[in-house]
Amino acid sequence: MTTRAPAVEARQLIKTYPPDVRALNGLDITVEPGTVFGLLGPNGAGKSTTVKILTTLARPDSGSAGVAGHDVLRHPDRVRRAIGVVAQNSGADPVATGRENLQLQGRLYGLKGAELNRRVAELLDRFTLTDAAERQVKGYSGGMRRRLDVALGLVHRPQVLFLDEPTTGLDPEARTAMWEEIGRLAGEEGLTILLTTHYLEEADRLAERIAIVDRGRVVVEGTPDSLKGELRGDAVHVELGEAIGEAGRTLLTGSLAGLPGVHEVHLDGRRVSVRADDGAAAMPVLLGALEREGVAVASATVARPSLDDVYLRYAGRRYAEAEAEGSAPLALAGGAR
Ligand SMILES: Nc1ncnc2c1ncn2[C@@H]1O[C@H](COP(=O)(O)OP(=O)(O)OP(=O)(O)O)[C@@H](O)[C@H]1O
Repeated sequence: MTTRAPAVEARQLIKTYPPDVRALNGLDITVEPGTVFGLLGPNGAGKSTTVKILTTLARPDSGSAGVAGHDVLRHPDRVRRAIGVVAQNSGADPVATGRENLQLQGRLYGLKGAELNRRVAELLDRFTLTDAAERQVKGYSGGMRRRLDVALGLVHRPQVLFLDEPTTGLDPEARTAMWEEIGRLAGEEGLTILLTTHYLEEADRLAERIAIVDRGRVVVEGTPDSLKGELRGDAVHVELGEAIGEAGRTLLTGSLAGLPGVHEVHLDGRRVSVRADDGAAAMPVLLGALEREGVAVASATVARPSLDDVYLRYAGRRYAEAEAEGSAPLALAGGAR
């Protein structure tokens, strides 16, 4: 039996931006060939920096990385030939037509004549852009532009496709269409896809394996189901009538944590999240305790753990909190967590 080399392998990547922003703090990932791998994390977590290093656009301070069997530092040219990159910002020329964009991209990769025309027609068809092929890209909808971006990344039949935030800025309908498209791509031609996203649902739906990135490193990695499955019991979320101050929060967290069958109490503004062995049994206990503490409750839900709960468990804060913090870089002076 032959073991195939990973399609992407990054070891202990460190990257610092001047003066002291540690964008990557020892990031490790391994992506098996022919799979869809999701790098999931809030804004500023280090996803784009990882993609820049893997696609040879940036150099790490230290660490190593290989893509399609080639070392990104020693053989960047080989890596570039083996990959397709769909960056966050469209690379298409807005005043050229869809077809012209694809033809130009194909020529850059050495395709010409009938072979080029065939490949372009195939991609236009594949991404339902044939009817719009002779129109300038500036008139395309957001979804059409994104589909053209992906087609551009595939012209030269790469082994590994990097999709950086593939659905950011798309409306829900275009996002769903793009998800279907990515799902179909993944099943074809042994293509490996590494996508970055800050949408929990996107990672859950598309990626066979995900790595949750927080503050420049991977805090946990696995299949979405295995990560959710590792969390015992149910996730109970209670929305309070009003936000609780710092002092009250510590007291309330302490008293809820002592309740039978209740674990991992987390209070964030008006939201209480706990994990419970049996959510239905814990709910009246929890609501009773809140009532005794004189805290009004607006709503309460019990659910199977979601990736949001996985994030909370491993990153120590709710995903929405991390997103709201925005790019909260890990300042070197503050020390690593
Ligand atoms: N060129 C740069 N100069 C200085 N700091 C940078 C630069 N690029 C990124 N950073 C910082 O490095 C950290 C990681 O950024 P990165 O773009 O990799 O995160 P991300 O997870 O991709 O977030 P986003 O989804 O917002 O792109 C952030 O704190 C960011 O502000």
